[in-house]
Amino acid sequence: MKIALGADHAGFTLKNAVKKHLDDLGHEVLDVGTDSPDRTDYPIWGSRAARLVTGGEAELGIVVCGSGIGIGIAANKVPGARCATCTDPWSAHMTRRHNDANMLALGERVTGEGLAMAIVDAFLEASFDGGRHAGRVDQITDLDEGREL
Ligand SMILES: O=C(CO)[C@H](O)[C@H](O)COP(=O)(O)O
Repeated sequence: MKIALGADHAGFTLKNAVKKHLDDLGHEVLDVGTDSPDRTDYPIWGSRAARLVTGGEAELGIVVCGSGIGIGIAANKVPGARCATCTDPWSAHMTRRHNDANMLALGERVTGEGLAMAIVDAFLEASFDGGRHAGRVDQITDLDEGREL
């Protein structure tokens, strides 16, 4: 699978660990940066990773900042991105099944490396249930495209 990866300085170390984990699993990683621990701004990296996902170059995206919140908010500003900030594997599993999330956000200052990999695995191994959830995801698309519900 092609997976977009992005992080700010506060997510740089965990991003590299996620990258190695994905490489080891045989995925193709499209790393948009940042490429150093120098202080930078998370909206740049969240939006760049999201654009790869919404443009179809990547199937899924994973983004990391200090809390996982800011970069997730930024990713979600790109229409078509459905990015879930997760701190546990169950949420990561359910956001694929019910929300058809196409991006995962992690917080390096929140989540240790071992747990982060379990969250990544739960996200990658689950898939969208469809059914009653499909219309709800369509409604999110309506919102993205400026339609009122
Ligand atoms: O978590 C984040 C956004 O939600 C950022 O990584 C965090 O705000 C960066 O902070 P600092 O510039 O103090 O390292």
